[in-house]
Amino acid sequence: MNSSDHSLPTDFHYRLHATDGAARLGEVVTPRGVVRTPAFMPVGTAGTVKGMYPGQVRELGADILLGNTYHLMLRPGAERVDRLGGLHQMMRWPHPILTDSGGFQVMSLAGLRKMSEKGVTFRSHIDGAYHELTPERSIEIQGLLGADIQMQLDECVRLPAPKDEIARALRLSLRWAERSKRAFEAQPKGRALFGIVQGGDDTELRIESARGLIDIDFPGYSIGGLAVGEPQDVMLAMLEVVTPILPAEKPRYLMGVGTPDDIIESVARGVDMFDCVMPTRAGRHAQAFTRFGKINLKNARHAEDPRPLDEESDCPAARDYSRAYLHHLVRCDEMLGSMLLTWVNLAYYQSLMAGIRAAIAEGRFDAFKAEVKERWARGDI
Ligand SMILES: Cc1ccc(CCc2c3nc[nH]c3cc3c(=O)[nH]c(N)nc23)cc1
Repeated sequence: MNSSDHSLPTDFHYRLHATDGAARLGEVVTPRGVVRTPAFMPVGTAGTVKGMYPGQVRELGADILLGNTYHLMLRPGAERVDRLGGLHQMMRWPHPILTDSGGFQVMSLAGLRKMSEKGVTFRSHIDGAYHELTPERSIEIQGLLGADIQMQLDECVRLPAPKDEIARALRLSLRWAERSKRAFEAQPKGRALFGIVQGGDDTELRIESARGLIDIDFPGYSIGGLAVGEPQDVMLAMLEVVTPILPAEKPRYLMGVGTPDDIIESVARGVDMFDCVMPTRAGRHAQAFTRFGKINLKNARHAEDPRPLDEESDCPAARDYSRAYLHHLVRCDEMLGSMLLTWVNLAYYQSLMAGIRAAIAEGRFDAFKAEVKERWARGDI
């Protein structure tokens, strides 16, 4: 998009349209387009939402995709993506893209990791080559990819963890937040850098982390260090500590969350943006998310069931294909099986978000939440 195009604003900002309890209806405005919140952001790890065409993802209602700094820096390489015109151009997704800083993926995927004040060095899980990720290099990579919303480099501690370990990691992450923000100043206007709240499952450490980030000041705040194995009630308790402290006029992004139930409960506690590999990964593992709950199509009970997953769905994959056919495809490990179920799952997640946004707009979020949870509980799928 060239700067003379005045159709879109050049600066990043959040607009709060309505609240219903702690639930918020809003928009994140970026130079590449508007993200309606609460938003679910499909994960496009290696520059693709696996099994989906970008136009298809857009049609489902996704306003923004996630790209993965760790994967893309290893292959095809950030400088190569830049030479190819950036991630939007390369993957034909002209709408907003958010990238993570890569540290989380290093800790979960790379070999021989060494963490220091400077950053993290590691060996690629692809070819064993050595790489270094510092706050400065992570921002440089995200800039080369062309991400509209970028993340600071942080250290996420798996839970449960000792309090002193959680404290050390959050304080390192605050120092990296400063360095990330300084490095980010070199980037074109209109892009946004989010700070990431850490602090594990400890109330006072969560407060320390949130206050430290607010002092540095960011256009948006991610809530990290969750969805790392803790029970849902611990995650929700940490949201109740953190969201009231974060500025109301800026977006909150809960990283890595989650199931439909996680999402609806987190919206109820003031979260605006979500990402999760769940719908795409489950689709490749024969799992279908529907408004009746989850169905595993590998199960023999579907072998001759002529019904579609959901005849009222406006998603062709959920409405026009029999469970028997989907069962057959997954049993034969046919590509179309993964493609159709990924389509079903992303369609469901986006329809859930659209339902949440409409309910907040009409002041009936609590009733909507009860309805949706009751429908899942009833099952009979
Ligand atoms: C492409 C892409 C995939 C995944 C993510 C989020 C990955 C992710 C978490 N996922 C679950 N829990 C998570 C916590 C953190 C965290 O504390 N910090 C960061 N930087 N990322 C997290 C971002 C982008």
